[in-house]
Amino acid sequence: MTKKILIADDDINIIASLKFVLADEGFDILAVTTPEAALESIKNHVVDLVLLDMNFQHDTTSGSEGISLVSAITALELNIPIIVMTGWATIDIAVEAMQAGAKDFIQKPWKNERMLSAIANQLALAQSDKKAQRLSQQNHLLTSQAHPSNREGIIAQSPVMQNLLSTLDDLAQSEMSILLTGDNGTGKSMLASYVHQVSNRAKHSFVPVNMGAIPESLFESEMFGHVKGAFTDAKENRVGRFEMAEQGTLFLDELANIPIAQQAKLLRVLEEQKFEAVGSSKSLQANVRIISATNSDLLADIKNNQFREDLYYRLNTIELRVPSLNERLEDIPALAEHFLIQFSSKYHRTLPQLTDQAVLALQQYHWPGNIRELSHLMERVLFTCKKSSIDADDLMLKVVENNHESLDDPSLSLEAIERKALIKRLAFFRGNATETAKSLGLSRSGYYRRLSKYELV
Ligand SMILES: Nc1ncnc2c1ncn2[C@@H]1O[C@H](COP(=O)(O)OP(=O)(O)OP(=O)(O)O)[C@@H](O)[C@H]1O
Repeated sequence: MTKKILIADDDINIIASLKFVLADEGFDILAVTTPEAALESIKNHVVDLVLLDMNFQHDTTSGSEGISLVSAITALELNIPIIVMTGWATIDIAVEAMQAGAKDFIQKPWKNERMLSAIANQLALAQSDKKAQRLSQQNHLLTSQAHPSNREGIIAQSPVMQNLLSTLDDLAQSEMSILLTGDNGTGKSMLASYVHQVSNRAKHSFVPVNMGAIPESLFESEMFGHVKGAFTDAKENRVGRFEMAEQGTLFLDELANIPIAQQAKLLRVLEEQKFEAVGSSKSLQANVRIISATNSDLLADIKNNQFREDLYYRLNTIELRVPSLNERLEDIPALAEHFLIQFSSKYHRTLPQLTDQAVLALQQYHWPGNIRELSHLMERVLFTCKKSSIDADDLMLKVVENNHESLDDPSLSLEAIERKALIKRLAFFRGNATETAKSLGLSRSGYYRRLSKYELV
């Protein structure tokens, strides 16, 4: 596309000779002779670059008119590169113009070659800035579509989730590496994104990487990028995840799946905060905040030599467990309703109501797939149940020997049995603390002591 250059100079002879050179290079030219007209043109046209004289008529040597105009154009935040020109080229004026927002400086009388190369450089830089900005905005949009950026989209009525969220709010303001543990589908990815979005890094990218999905041979290229020709398939330069997440947050999901040989490479980058793209010797800065997640028992993996202890300690400055759904029964009714609202709006269906029996059935189910499973169930039931209210039978929950009922498993310790009994009773009373404590013959403090002991709050 033809690039439009605005020339602002009070000397019409200069304008004429610039027009002559630039039109020959295929640029579209707009020319004005006053600072006011320059601002007006920028507001009314799509201008790609400004060539600006530093001295307009009244005050011909100080450059102050030019500097005011540079500041005024910069304040519009249109990211239009400005190249300033003056016949009174002093270092002071050049420095002042650059500080006010100009990108380059040319002395009159100019050499055409120098002028054209300055213009070409600034146009190329502006284009890549625009591209980077667009990508960052797209990333931001995708992240915020996939994950809520405030607590509104996060259902957390249970005390255990309320506590977790306020801890995350606090931690978000720090730079600490956070390790989120918990079963599949408990919301680890969503919470990682939430931390990013409420942190000081929110303006930059949140870059998730599923460590289980990267083939071992591509690990370095995927994480650190590669330069063209680094290996047979490297047909062009590639930016890695660390670079994409620069100044933002890198989310290492399924952490336990990093092959042991690659763990050392990751550790080195985290320690030195520097990395090199494959095939390049140039070190790049790694200013990223790391959040990782796993459903694996990393301490057991360390014992089995499948996970490096030093990497584990580097990543878990703080470790938080996201509770399974059957440990936060108070959240189930609100989550079920949240998904019903979401899917009925997505599929343009009338919003059905869950009966009390259906809610009870949901709270008694063991949810091996956690919130993801609940979301899938609500999506399915919207299509299979044609009534305005959803009853327990409509849910078609598979009655399996679940972890609430398998109390006679001979491998269970007394504590494990007590924990499961507590969860089962809580489900029966739909999360009502007073009734649960009373039915178990516990005082309120005894009840809460046990909840805390079994990490149920
Ligand atoms: N508290 C919540 N409120 C609303 N939606 C939630 C909540 N927690 C999780 N979800 C939704 O449940 C689904 C599963 O969550 P997510 O992918 O974050 O889980 P995960 O623990 O990262 O899973 P995995 O371990 O399988 O990667 C997502 O669609 C997420 O938006």
